[in-house]
Amino acid sequence: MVNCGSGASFADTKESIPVLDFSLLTSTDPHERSKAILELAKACQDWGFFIVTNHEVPESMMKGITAACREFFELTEEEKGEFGGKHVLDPIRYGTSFNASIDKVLCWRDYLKVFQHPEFHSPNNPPSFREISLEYGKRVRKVAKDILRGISESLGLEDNYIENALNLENGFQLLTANLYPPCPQPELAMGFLAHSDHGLLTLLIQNEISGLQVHHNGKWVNIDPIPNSFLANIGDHVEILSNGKYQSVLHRAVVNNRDVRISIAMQHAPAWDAVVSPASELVGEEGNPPAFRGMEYKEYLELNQSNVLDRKSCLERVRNRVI
Ligand SMILES: O=C(O)CCC(=O)C(=O)O
Ligand SMILES: [Fe+2]
Repeated sequence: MVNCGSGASFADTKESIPVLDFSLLTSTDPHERSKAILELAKACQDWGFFIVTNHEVPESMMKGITAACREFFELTEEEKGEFGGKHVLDPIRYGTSFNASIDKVLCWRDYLKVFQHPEFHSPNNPPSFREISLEYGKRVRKVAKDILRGISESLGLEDNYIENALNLENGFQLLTANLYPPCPQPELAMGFLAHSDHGLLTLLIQNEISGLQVHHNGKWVNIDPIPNSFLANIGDHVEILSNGKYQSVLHRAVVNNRDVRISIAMQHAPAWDAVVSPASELVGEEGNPPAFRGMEYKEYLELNQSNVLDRKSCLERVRNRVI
């Protein structure tokens, strides 16, 4: 790994990120559910990020996948090198930084990306990885599906709008494990440059070490890990589908000189062949034209993964210009 020398400032502000009680969102009591949906709408509009509690994924499973990812990173470079493929759509990919062949600055990060759905893939080593990631992937997908139903409803659409329009039965689920080793000069390096996520909804877990920062009201806010919860954020495809009502949010990871940090992001996205454009119900004749042009999700994914990571530049490519 190479010091990326980003020279970024570590601005800080103490504001509390919204918390979504998943058990209320999935409650059979209509009053509780509609209250949770209102809170979800507010979280999507104000922050684009929220913490999810009471989500039913066992803590042992969250610890298990974290340990399995850590074991993967502890393999020899030769063992991991098997997955050092160059193509951005290789189903298992290990590497450094974001896209080391074109990155202008390299980040203090190693990653493992594994396609989980609709086709499941897993490295064979460590041996426990396959079983743990298969089960974890399924459980997290269910949480994501319920949150996306809530998001559909919060936009005034049918609750199954997103899953039907974007064919989530064949939806893409991508596990990204990020490893940030201690960095001798953390003030000169960045773990993960500011970016938005390309999919619909990311559910992230992390070990007990802080490092994630979310851009909120013009400032970087530190988000400390809360055990046994997910950190959720909406991605570019919710911004496209909602015609900009909900916006994907910039986030980044900073590094420290003491502890290894691990985060595991599970992105949930449309089926590769789904063409995503603003929901016609959310586009008006006057004053609210479609803000984005339609694009096949796979094309967007390729664009996103094969270019330099640069804030929300990928989304800008599909934005309709106001003439
Ligand atoms: O390490 C983190 O907390 C951020 C990871 C992230 O943003 C990603 O994998 O997309
Ligand atoms: Fe991200």
